[in-house]
Amino acid sequence: MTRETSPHVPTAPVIRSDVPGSFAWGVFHERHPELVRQVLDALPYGPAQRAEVERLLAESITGVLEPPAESAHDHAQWLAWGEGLWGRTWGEVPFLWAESYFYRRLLDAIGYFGPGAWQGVDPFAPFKNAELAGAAVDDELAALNKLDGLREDQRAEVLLSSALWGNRADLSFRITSTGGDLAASDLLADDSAAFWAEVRRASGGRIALIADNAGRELLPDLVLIDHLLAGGLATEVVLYVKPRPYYVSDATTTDVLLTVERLRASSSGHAKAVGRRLWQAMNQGDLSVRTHEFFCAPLSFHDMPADLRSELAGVAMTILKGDLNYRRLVGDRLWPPTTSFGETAAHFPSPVAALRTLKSDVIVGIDAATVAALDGTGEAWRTSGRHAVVQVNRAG
Ligand SMILES: O=P(O)(O)OC[C@H]1O[C@](O)(CO)[C@@H](O)[C@@H]1O
Repeated sequence: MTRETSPHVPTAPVIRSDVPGSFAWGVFHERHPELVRQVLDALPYGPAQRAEVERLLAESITGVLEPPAESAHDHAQWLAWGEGLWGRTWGEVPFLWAESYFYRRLLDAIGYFGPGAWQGVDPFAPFKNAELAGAAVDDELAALNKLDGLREDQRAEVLLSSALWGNRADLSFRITSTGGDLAASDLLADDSAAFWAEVRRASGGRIALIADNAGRELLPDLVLIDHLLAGGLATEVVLYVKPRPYYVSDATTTDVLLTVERLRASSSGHAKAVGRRLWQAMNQGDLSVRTHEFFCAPLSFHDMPADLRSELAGVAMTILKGDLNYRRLVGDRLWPPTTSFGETAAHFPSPVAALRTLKSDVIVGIDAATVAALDGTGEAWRTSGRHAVVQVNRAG
């Protein structure tokens, strides 16, 4: 995959994880040690795998970046992506790059790339599957029956809101978060009306949804997709997922299939009907699940390769889910929060709607009064996961 030259010239400082006390620093120094402990407890890995995982953790905190082994299938690709970075500490390279490489190396350490018996075994499957099988999902499936009694506009509002707040239910995030209840004031930018206007404008066309997490986020994403297809708002939906396990709970094709099956097997009539329709839509090609290596690349969407760029340029609208996709959309930089969302998202090849709860320092498109009020609370509002945005950029 070649790296494209970006037409966009960002100006804000790139986020790095070498500032003690910063959110990014905490991801490497607090979150990852806890994540590694949970991963090693979740499956009976042998001594060699365990030692490799511990070695990675130590390297990422106190060592320097080492490229994948020369024999690795993606050695050349990573050598190119990391040009100029190898041999530097993990903290002094872009946070987005380092975090992505951590997940690549974690898969390597547990034998995911093989050859061997652990090839293709998803280290995060125990967490994702437990969530999907859990009582909270039962409740959410049962609650879908209430949609039947709603007017069309009310149903649309509920489905958008569920897809948005479903992003709070992220497993990686919940490792160190305490969570909380929803409040309208938690929505810092609300382009919901523009979202539906864009859907109507796209009517009859192809809509892309770039997924984030499996389980309790993918579930409402799929229900929203069913709404778009069943209501004739889209003739075709392309659901983009990760090509392999990533950022703990990110959805892969396997997760999509398990979620559709969970819907189909539900005792809730509405959920069952959604599951059946999605299955049929996949049979007919109205819903396709696609992926691309770039979704696990350590780069922002400015550097999207030409084939993916032209694929996304061909859709009427892209719905972009979650925090990481947002970082990749606007650039993982310390933008002044009042920076225009439209300007930072203008490079994206289609009109784009970001549905994101805030779990990292990056944020744009917030008015000055809101920023001042949030700063005044003393709360870590950019990273707590409590707040969210619906932001739309029409140009594409
Ligand atoms: O699942 P989401 O919404 O993309 O959130 C993932 C986020 O979690 C972190 O990996 C750690 O909090 C962030 O760096 C990242 O952006």
